[in-house]
Amino acid sequence: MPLTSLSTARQVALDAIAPAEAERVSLLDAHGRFLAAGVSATRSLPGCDNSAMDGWAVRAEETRGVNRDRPARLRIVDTVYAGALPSRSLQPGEAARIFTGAPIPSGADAVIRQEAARASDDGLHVEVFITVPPGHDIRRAGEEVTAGTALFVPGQRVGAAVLGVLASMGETTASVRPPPRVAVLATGDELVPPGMPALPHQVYESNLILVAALAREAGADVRHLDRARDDEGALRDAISRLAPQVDVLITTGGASVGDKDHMKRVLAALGARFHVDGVALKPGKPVAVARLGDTAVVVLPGNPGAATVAFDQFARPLLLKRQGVLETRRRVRARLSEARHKQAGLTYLITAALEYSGTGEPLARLRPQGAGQILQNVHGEGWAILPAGQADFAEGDIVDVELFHDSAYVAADSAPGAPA
Ligand SMILES: Nc1nc2c(c(=O)[nH]1)N[C@H]1C(S)=C(S)[C@@H](COP(=O)(O)OP(=O)(O)OC[C@H]3O[C@@H](n4cnc5c(N)ncnc54)[C@H](O)[C@@H]3O)O[C@H]1N2
Ligand code: MOO
Repeated sequence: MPLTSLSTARQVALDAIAPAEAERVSLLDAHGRFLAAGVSATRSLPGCDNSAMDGWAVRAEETRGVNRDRPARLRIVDTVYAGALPSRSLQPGEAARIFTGAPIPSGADAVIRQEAARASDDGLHVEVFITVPPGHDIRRAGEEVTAGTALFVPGQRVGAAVLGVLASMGETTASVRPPPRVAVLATGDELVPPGMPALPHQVYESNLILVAALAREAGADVRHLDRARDDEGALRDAISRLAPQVDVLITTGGASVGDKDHMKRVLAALGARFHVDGVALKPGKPVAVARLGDTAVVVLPGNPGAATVAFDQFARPLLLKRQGVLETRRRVRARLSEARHKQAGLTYLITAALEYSGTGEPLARLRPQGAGQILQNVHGEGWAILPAGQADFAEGDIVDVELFHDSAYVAADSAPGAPA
């Protein structure tokens, strides 16, 4: 049976999880999450006509034809600070001292910045040196937002700017979905925890920290990092203990066909239902996505390079969907810096560093690729996508590069099993 294509597998995998119930949390706790409900403006911004400058509120018509030699001389009748209200309306021949953000007195229709005016020593009069049109240096009520305007749709990522807008509406909380609870389970008898002595035939266990950090980058609350021996009983115990405690269980290792690759078998024996089992993807071919009770399970290959790609393509979308969103990464077209041969029938995702020089497409320098290698993950801006249907690529061939840090998010349909 041919392996499932990457795009089909990604669609099917999403059925393993549904968005969590929304919760209301304080604005700072909402930082980095995604809005579960749309937000409309509950007030206009600004809330009233106010001054854009420190200076003088005047009637614009009284500045007509004035200059330094022939200033307008106005009587000072009020001082208005931000947060205070004017004590009276402005009559002809009058000016009010005003400060940035303070409400404009009725009768006034322009502001003169204080650099363009001079108050008399006795503080009774001000001379205005410039001619201004009505509305000058006034921020109009509702000029940025009028009450009732839709500000954000569900799925909006809550970054610093969004939080600022919510606070400016007087909000103290936002409706978001909780971070998915995650456990990561690594298996492999060759693995030794960092900090312990390791012989050359042993391998330092590095996937737990790698996957935990990737999960956090996808918004997860990583609660458990565990290791189990390559032994069916040990795996069964670990999975049965961890799965009920989390929304997503991510395993690494033991995913392939070797004698000690028990992961999928144990999951199936525990009653897991597989949505995806093996994908036409390299690295990451043995990846699987299953559902065990209420828990989504992502089985990553043990090879760190393969675990990284498989996490990115399968665990990350699941974690994001649990938070209510689907992610689309921006793709750019780039020229390959060197020829490549690959296996036909598999989509290759290879870390690419982009070099922009002059005009046209950037150059994509592909990292040396090996599923077991780990350094390839470190430097690069995105995945160069070498499509399944092609085996040979020449230097200069155009490929798509999916950027790691340029994403758009839309709300996922909250119905479980809805197509992505
Ligand atoms: N006959 C076949 N052999 C293999 C196939 C195949 O189709 N037929 N698939 C290959 C592919 S593709 C991959 S990817 C690997 C994945 O194998 P496993 O998931 O079973 O991974 P392991 O055998 O457990 O480990 C592979 C490799 O990675 C190292 N490793 C594992 N876990 C960790 C960890 N937590 N930290 C650091 N390094 C880890 C492990 O020592 C091995 O070197 O299978 C191919 N084989
Ligand atoms: O997924 Mo394996 O070779 O693709 O590492």
